[in-house]
Amino acid sequence: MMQQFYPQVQHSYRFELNKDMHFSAAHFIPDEDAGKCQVMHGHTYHINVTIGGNELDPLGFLIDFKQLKDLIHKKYDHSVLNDHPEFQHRFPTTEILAETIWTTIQDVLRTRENRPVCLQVIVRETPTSYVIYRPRQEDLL
Ligand SMILES: Nc1nc2c(c(=O)[nH]1)N=C([C@H](O)[C@H](O)COP(=O)(O)OP(=O)(O)OP(=O)(O)O)CN2
Ligand SMILES: [Zn+2]
Repeated sequence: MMQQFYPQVQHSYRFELNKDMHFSAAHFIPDEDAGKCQVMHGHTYHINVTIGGNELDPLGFLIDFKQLKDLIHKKYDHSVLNDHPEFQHRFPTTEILAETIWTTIQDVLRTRENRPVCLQVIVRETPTSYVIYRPRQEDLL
């Protein structure tokens, strides 16, 4: 289970927040090299997001857990990933989904005065397959 597995990301921020979430979605990889994954099929995706920061907002949050869930779960739950604009030119593989989730969250974090950063996104697609996305240092500037 995702909740039992938390790969650590190295950092020196004072605060680290982790949010687990999951959503059900369908996808397909439209390339003959993708074998059986060319055919639309579904997964319960398990996501873990790690946020770091030195400063809190006036509520004492790095960012509201609920806002993180709303950004990802509301968008993808019970959807076909291939239908989303962000997957029109790149296939919704686990790797690209993880990078896309990072970009979605980091774009919101950049607007916050307390300037938290998204340090890691884990996407588990099946019980035996998952991807970790970590940004380069320069992506966080
Ligand atoms: N590098 C990647 N490889 C594969 C991806 C991917 O996103 N990145 N995706 C798939 C398929 O979408 C598939 O749903 C998942 O594949 P797999 O882990 O092989 O699924 P199984 O349940 O068959 O795994 P077993 O461990 O063999 O039971 C394929 N590859
Ligand atoms: Zn799949």
